[in-house]
Amino acid sequence: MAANESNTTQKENSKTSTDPVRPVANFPPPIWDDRLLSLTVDYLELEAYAKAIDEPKEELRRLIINVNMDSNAKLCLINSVYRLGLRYMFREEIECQLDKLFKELNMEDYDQADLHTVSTNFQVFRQHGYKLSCDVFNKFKDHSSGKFKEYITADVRGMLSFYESTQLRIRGESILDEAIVFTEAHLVDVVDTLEGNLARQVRHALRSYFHRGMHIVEARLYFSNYEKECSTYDSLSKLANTHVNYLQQLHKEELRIFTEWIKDMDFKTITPYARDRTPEVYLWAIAIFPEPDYSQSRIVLAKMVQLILVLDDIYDAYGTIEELRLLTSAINSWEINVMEQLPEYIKPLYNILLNELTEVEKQLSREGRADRVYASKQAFQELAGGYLQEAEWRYHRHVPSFEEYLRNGLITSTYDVFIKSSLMVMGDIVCDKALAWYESRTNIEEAAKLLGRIYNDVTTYQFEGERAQQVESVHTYMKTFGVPENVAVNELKKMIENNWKDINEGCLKPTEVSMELLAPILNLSRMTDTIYRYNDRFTFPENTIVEYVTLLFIDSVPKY
Ligand SMILES: CC(C)=CCC/C(C)=C/CC/C(C)=C/COP(=O)(O)OP(=O)(O)O
Repeated sequence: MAANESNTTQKENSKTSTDPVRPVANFPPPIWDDRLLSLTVDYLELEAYAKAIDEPKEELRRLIINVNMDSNAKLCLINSVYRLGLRYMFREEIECQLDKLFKELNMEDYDQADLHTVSTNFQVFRQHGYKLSCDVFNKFKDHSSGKFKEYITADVRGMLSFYESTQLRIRGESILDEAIVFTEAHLVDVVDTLEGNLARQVRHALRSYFHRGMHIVEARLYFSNYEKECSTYDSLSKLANTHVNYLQQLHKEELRIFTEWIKDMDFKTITPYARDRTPEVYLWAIAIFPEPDYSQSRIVLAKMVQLILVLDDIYDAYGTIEELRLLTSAINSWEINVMEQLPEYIKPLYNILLNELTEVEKQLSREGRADRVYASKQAFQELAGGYLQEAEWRYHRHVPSFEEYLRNGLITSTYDVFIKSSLMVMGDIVCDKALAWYESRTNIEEAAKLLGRIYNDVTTYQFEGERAQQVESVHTYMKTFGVPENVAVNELKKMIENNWKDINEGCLKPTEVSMELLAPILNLSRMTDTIYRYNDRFTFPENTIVEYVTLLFIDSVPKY
């Protein structure tokens, strides 16, 4: 979000005639502050949880590969494993089971199946990249009237699963476009008449789509809202419970380390103009890599997000155009000795940027992968260039065309820094082929970047108002297509839906890289949806994000 007024204002003030008057951003103060430093982690408990995972994990593995299990029961089990965030433990087994089930699939099998079964099957296959046709839902439609059959509305559980299935749709699946309107209206109608877990499930689904949600939060809520599904198998509930407790301890420890780094770097003093959002920044890292193995990666990624954040607040708000030109040229040269040319207040920040990437480089060179840092540096350089371009447009009072704005918006979405920094710390699975694929401007990557840019703008343009000087999606769209604001906003919202459809399509087999390598793109898009669906929950974290931080780091879960 841009700050109060143009970053280019050079007015006289009371001190000297040349001191720039800097805009006051008025960002809301941080919510957590030093409370996070006092988070305590019980290391013995952490170790005990890690050990306690083994036994139920092996039991569950045997269940997943059990040849005697009915196929619908198997798909329900895989659905729960996925929704609980446990898939990473059984990647190969699940892939092998789904491959077999998908090959053996006969569309007639669905003739007798109810809405909940069909929807669960659809979700499980699609979530794992198998393109089960949306025609499986045709039988729930009366083709003479073109409407969905009335009897399905009596099945709330089925309607809920159908609603969640629609989130996996791709372009051209009109039955699912219609289903979202139909199921949502119905669920809204009945939600207040429901009780118990079903009421909680529907209420939550109406607020946050599972597929577009932050996976670890969704997993935690699935664990509490879907008790019946989680307790079908003893090993599943035991593993889920232990895993939730284990992750909580682990993430708490990482957040403590990250908070200490923020304090050691003294961001409060060196970047007083920037948003102070420590746990909120950390949530982005957990969203991208929720699995325990990525513990160190999350800390590095969170540092990169913090650097993006302060750069954004300099370019959008605090820096003058001359300072921004100097900063961009320094970032482009990536040399510590150009620091002298920078304004005093930017020097410590520039130092941190270079140092942190040098640190990662040293660490990765021990593993023979130092070259992975290059792509991340380059992404920071491009981001600085993209931010400067926006600042120049504002300085020259120039509103670019929508196309021109979006071309630059692919860069200022910040996704490239997120993705390249994620790849940098994902270890051996990031082979040269994967890096080349990421460099090849794929549809899914472009859709995700557009999703980020447009979602952020549609949600924040009213706060930005005057300050952004119409250099955002809504006003550039209005200017280019000569339409009023409400039309522009509606069209942009349609583009967001289409971006989601393209992201879903990009996750369907055959994919050129594994699902694990696609995860940063999908998870980044999910976090964007979580943050920007209703308002800018990052800048104004007082409701939902406070709940998320409390749920993930503070609320305890009774031990199994
Ligand atoms: C799609 C998108 C921008 C995602 C942001 C991801 C993220 C949390 C990055 C770090 C902080 C940041 C730059 C937030 C956006 O600020 P802003 O609302 O001021 O962004 P803007 O200046 O680009 O409009």
